Amino acid sequence: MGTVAFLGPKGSFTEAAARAILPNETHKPYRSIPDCIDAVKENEVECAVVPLENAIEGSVNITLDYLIHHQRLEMVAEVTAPISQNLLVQNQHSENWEKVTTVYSHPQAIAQCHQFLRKYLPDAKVSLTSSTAEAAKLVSEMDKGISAAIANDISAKEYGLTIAKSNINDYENNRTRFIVLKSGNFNTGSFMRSNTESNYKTTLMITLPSDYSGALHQVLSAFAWRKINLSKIESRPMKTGLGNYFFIIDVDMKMDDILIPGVRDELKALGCGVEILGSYPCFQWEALTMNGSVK
Ligand SMILES: O=C(O)C(=O)C[C@]1(C(=O)O)C=C[C@@H](O)C=C1
Repeated sequence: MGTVAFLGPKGSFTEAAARAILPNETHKPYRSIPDCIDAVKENEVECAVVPLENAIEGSVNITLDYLIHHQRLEMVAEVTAPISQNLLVQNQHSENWEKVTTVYSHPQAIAQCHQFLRKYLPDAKVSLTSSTAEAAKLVSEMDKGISAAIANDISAKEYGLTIAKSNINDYENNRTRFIVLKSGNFNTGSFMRSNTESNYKTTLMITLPSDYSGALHQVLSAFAWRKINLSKIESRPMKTGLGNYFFIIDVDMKMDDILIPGVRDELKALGCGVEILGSYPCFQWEALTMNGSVK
């Protein structure tokens, strides 16, 4: 048994993901994604579950940046969950939610509902919170004005709010990828069950040699001629100056003894920096929970 840090407070999407992938551990809320990561590094918990990427809004930059620039932890599993956002208000405002003056939520959730907000609440002020559940908690504690939170139905129950409008994300098929991070000897056996090697990803961080024309092309060709499928490539600033970027590349295979080491050696010979951030099984929420979406 271990303790799992998650982006809290209780009721967040991240908590639901953490409970789905690590059902038998103890779950502990933290205020921010960096706090979850630090908790692992400082051995307060054995691992952390944090959001990494959303189908509508893209990467959760704070997760990637904190992992790369501050605390390197190993990625040991991922779970992809359907996300349904709702507009939550205090019960007495459920009939006049269109008079809401402030909408609270996490920036990723606000971004997933931009069109909804433009159309139905164009004059409402948007106020950012550390998570969707934090927004719901805040709104439940307000004693003046009419405010709303964008959050899931678990938060509605947890904080005694009413769902004024359900499923308000601008696009269907809204899903978020959550990643499990660990350091040290935490035994990840509990979620390794029944996962085939084809449901694996390996995430690499690659830096290019400076002023080397065609470098990215050569990086990609090291994967291409080995017929390694990439499921994501993303550049993020190195934070050392304009124009300096590193690349995060996800490949659809488990770390092996030949192909990925071959890529690594070929790229190193070109002068690239290569680090493997993890090689991990990938789970779908539906398979873990036999359940519908987190609304
Ligand atoms: O877990 C939560 O409730 C969060 O607020 C985080 C987060 C995210 O950063 O992606 C999680 C899932 C949703 O995509 C929206 C927000």
